[in-house]
Amino acid sequence: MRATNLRRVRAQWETTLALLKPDLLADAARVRAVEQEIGQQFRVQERRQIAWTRAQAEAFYAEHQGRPFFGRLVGYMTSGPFVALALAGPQAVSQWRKTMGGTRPVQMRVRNPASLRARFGLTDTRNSFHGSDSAETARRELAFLFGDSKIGRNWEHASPQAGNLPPSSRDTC
Ligand SMILES: Nc1ncnc2c1ncn2[C@@H]1O[C@H](COP(=O)(O)OP(=O)(O)OP(=O)(O)O)[C@@H](O)[C@H]1O
Repeated sequence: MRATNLRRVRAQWETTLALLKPDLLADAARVRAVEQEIGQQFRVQERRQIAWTRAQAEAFYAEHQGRPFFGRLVGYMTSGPFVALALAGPQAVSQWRKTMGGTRPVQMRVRNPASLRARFGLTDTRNSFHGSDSAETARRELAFLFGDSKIGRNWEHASPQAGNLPPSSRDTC
């Protein structure tokens, strides 16, 4: 690769947060298959299996508070363990969103059948995956989930909003 192209690729290199949600974690073979696919597309910088308290799930999804599905979402995300991954690669934020597909699995089965949500998702709530929606959101969410690791502290320092997260959420994730 020529030096200018290499510089361009490096400039677009990002890290994003992916969650493999509790419905997927219930099936170890599916988790293995999904992680193998992910490994072909991204560099996995961090991996952690987590079980949230209600307060942690509510803090992570605070932007959805008051929406009709909020209670269902929090119940789902506290129903069992999930896996958090820090995925790195060129334009990782948008690439992971593309790989995962849109929110609604049934709609994705028609519009984007190759997407992960089309193949593994169950319902609009139990849609098996999460992906940060922007580079700024990724920094905040990575700090939330990995703030106690070396790499997580770097994201935390890069994010002006990370300091607003409740300390308990970071300590016990
Ligand atoms: N209309 C809905 N009905 C039920 N659950 C929903 C609905 N919209 C969103 N959710 C749940 O809330 C999560 C967060 O909603 P958001 O709108 O941020 O979706 P997303 O950007 O597709 O997914 P995510 O943020 O998890 O990557 C969704 O992934 C899904 O689990």
